[in-house]
Amino acid sequence: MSQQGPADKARRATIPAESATPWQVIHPAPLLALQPDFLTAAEADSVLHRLDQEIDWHSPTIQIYGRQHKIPRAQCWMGDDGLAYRYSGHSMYATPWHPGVEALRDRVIHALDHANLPFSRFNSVLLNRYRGGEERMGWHSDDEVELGHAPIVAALSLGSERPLRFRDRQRQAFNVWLPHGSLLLMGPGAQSCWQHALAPRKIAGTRISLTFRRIVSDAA
Ligand SMILES: O=C(O)CCC(=O)C(=O)O
Ligand SMILES: [Fe+2]
Repeated sequence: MSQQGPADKARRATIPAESATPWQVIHPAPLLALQPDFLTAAEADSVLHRLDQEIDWHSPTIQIYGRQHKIPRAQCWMGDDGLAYRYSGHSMYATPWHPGVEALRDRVIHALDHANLPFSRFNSVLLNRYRGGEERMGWHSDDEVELGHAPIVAALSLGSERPLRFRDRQRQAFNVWLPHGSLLLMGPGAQSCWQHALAPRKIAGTRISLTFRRIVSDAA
């Protein structure tokens, strides 16, 4: 069962209350905000199908406490020419932008800019694909040095609705459910305030997420 914390209740609020913005504030500072209908259902269906088919998905092996493990999902790191990024001890070189993903990136930047929300000139994205509820991502913060101080991360979700779980330093946790076609903004300070994880769940179906970031210094 999802744990309902104060942030779950707050997710009904809008920013700002008087305007017709489609954004819901989950937490005001650091800002966590969700646009549940960023893509229409038809758009989200088509993008899900296209990315599932066309992306060069990989499940690399990583070393955890000296043992080799295949990551329990598939991923693809995409971005501007020549960008490199360290992730779980691996140097990853960005593959060139898929035109559909590039168009989504521009829409994400525009939507954040338009709503006066914090945004970056995102120059990279990590695509994650979870084939069923046992595929997952463990606790982490997106706080690699390459992302600079107080990075902004925007996460587009497609497919099976699953909760992203957040926890603070006191281990207080809450879930943010991410509907098909939704966009979650993790604003400045969110990565140092919380860790997040996509826990295994008895939820069938494929889910793809695109987490847009800006690399400010190259790890190459
Ligand atoms: O799949 C998700 O929604 C989370 C992905 C994530 O945390 C990441 O790419 O860093
Ligand atoms: Fe993350």
